[in-house]
Amino acid sequence: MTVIPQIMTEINEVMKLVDETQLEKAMPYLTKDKRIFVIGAGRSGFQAKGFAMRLMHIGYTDYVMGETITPSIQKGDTWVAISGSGTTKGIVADTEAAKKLGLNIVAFTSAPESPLAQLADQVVIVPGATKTGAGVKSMQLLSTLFDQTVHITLDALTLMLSRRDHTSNEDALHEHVNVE
Ligand SMILES: O=C([C@H](O)CO)[C@H](O)[C@H](O)COP(=O)(O)O
Repeated sequence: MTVIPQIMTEINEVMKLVDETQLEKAMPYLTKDKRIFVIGAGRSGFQAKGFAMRLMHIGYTDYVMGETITPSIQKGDTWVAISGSGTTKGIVADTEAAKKLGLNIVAFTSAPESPLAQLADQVVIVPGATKTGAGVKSMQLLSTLFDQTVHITLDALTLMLSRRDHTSNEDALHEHVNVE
């Protein structure tokens, strides 16, 4: 039995529900004069790292929380938290700390009523199935559908930012690691 067509159907179903105006409202928090800190646990952390890499490619100053060279966060910085469930303890606790320190919070989650969503200055709802049962139902394991669709959503946001900033593919390639 094939599975890929059904996976593609699931991804399409979720992506139709992602509201691009939420991405537009997140864009003012993502500018070259701000420092951006991204955070996520497990596979959500992988999506956060992928987004952080693209931000670097399009000329932003950004850091991944938990990396050894990540500096202290300061008032006015932007905090991007990714959590399908919106309830992962470490992510919620660190986001609370960031908010107390005066950072602007952008959250990507499947769960609009979650603690993480409530902390956000701008939330982007990506309603893929999660390990806690939030979002569009899926035949795939755990939060796979959220992981897939938040990845596409973050790539869409990167494209929107690059167009706003007039950053070309050549500009991005210039920033990409040149020894690999
Ligand atoms: O790694 C994960 C797990 O495999 C479920 O698919 C999750 O991304 C991790 O547990 C973090 O969960 P969320 O904060 O709910 O995204």
